[in-house]
Amino acid sequence: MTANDPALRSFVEVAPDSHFPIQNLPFGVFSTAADPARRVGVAIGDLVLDLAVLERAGLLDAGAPVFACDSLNPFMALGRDAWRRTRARVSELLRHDTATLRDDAGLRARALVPMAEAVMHLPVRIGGYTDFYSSREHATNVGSMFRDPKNALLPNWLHIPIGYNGRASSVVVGGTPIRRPNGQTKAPTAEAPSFGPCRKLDFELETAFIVGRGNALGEPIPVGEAEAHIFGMVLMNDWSARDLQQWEYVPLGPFNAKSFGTSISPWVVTMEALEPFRTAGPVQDPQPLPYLRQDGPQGFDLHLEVALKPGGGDGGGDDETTICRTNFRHMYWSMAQQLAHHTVSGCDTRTGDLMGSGTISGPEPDSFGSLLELTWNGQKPLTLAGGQTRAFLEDGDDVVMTGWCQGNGYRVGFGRVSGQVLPARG
Ligand SMILES: O=C(O)/C=C/C(=O)CC(=O)CC(=O)O
Ligand SMILES: [Ca+2]
Ligand SMILES: [Mg+2]
Repeated sequence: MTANDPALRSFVEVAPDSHFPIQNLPFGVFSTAADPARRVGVAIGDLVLDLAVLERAGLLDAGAPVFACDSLNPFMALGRDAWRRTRARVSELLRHDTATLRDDAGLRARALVPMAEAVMHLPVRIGGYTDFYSSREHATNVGSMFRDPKNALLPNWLHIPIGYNGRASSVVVGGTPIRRPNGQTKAPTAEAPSFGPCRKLDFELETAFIVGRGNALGEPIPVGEAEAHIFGMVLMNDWSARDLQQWEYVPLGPFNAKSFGTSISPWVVTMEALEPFRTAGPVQDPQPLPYLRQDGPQGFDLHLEVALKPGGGDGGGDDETTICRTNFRHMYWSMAQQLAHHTVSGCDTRTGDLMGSGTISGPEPDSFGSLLELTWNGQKPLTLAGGQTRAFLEDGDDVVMTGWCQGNGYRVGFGRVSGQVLPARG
């Protein structure tokens, strides 16, 4: 039996709609009130398995001591064989028919922590953050609104996985509030720019992959080898200030409009756990240049949702309204192509680098991954369950993203990434 076998069962009770069955085993960094030291854990059902405890007990050996650690970086740096061996061993220890942990009440009490008691931290030390732009639907929508509806897709888009170097310092773990930025804006009709709080605050639904092992400066990663460098994926909200963005980003790209906060989910789902959900992506026509060419299915059937929970400011209730349902399989450029393109110049990448997919929009109007698109730049406000309307985000609003791959009777999921909007500094 492999660690992905749908028939595998754990002695830990796992509900069918849980994101964390034994087929998933995502990695994260947590602490508890009783033990504030940060360490590596794996999610299983409603529990967190403390890998530092297992390592100390001699039950888990990744090749070096890497789990009593405040980030996944030392573990990721060991490479794909170590990731796979560790996941297989954790799977074995959690199986319903393995007695080691199941029948040792003392060890279970030390190694299994209720998720409700775990404080989740940023799982990786992020040295570099790159954001791609790989949804054809998203690029077409924004091009139609901000540029020319007749030539919405720019001429380079079908040839290059377009991206920009983002800001790593402001990446935060889900649950961290996000403060509305102040900045410069200029309405097309205004004579001069003005300074003040962003009035078009938006989210961007993205996933991101994490580089497990990088490449040396000057040594590009060939597209066929790229997946061996990728440790896993997270959900990501690339918060965006649309009014700041429109004024500042010509010609060098986003700067303050996207650097004030980026939220990622605390659990990193391994590429190995996602493998059963591999599926064909869109046909690439024209054929990409040889350094980007790949065979076989390159997409993943990953269902994604965004919910908005309005704040108290406008007298609304606190119901969540799902405002977007989409799927990662719509993405035009694959993660391997993104990484091959990123390094083809000789640029190096490092353990812990974060690579955003770009906003994930699908073909249907309710599958767009940003308010900019869902409300068509504020022209068509959304009505929420409590009756409130939204063109862009208001102070107090909570944006919640979730996503999962549906197996036969189980889900391989990412949990949630949320963030509440705080008022701008006065
Ligand atoms: O097309 C534009 O002018 C702007 C696009 C974005 O703001 C999106 C961006 O950050 C990349 C992405 O998320 O796809
Ligand atoms: Ca983005
Ligand atoms: Mg951002």
